[in-house]
Amino acid sequence: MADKIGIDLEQSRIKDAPASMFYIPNFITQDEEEYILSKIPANQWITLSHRRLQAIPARLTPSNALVASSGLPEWLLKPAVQRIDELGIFQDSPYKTANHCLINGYLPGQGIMPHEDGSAYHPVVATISLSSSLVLDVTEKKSNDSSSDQDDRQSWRIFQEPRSLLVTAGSAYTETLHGIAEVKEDIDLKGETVANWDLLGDRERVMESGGNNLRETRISLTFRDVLKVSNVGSKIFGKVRG
Ligand SMILES: O=C(O)CCC(=O)C(=O)O
Ligand SMILES: [Fe+2]
Repeated sequence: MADKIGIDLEQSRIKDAPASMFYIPNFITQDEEEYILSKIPANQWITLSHRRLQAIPARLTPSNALVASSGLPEWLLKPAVQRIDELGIFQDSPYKTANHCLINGYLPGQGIMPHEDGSAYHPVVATISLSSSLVLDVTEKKSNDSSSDQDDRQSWRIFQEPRSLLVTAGSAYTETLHGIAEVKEDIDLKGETVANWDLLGDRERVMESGGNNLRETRISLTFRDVLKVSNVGSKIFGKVRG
């Protein structure tokens, strides 16, 4: 794996998308992908109707605070968070790094409703995709202009390959919704329909499949910096668990 310190993030900007989104294919190696997959705790999934989920080191409290007795575990820090930090994307965040990771698991046909990630976090999210490719749909928030019935919101399709990194920051974080359609196959993938087409690691694969992507189980690691952090967990629970 090339040394990521030299990466010029600007070259990875998705030009045909709201500012600021960046896509880096092969951000981690296959060995690193397998290592991370082997470390995801098998018994900590929360099963939702359309995906499964786990929050590391902990779920946020109802007031959006991160209360935990430990930080992110070593298997998420190295290589993932360390390499993300080298990009400088968290340099203006309060903790200067990601302190939280939501892991999502999707079977083919599963997805996530359009939503925004909101104000619990510094407005940067770094997503590493594992195991399978899929399309993330990014849409302008609904305009307040109720005089028009027409839904003329702009939208963009971002194709996320396994081992890639997607960074969402700036107005892409604050002014858009993102979601994943509940389909088993993404279709009509080509330069005209995929915003990050020119940045993809393996366009050939998509073209050989006639512009279709049959989904398999896909895992995403979504790293963020939670604004409100308290480590009272260690006091409440007595012992700090390693
Ligand atoms: O799985 C993804 O890439 C998106 C997940 C997501 O939107 C979230 O965790 O807030
Ligand atoms: Fe999200």
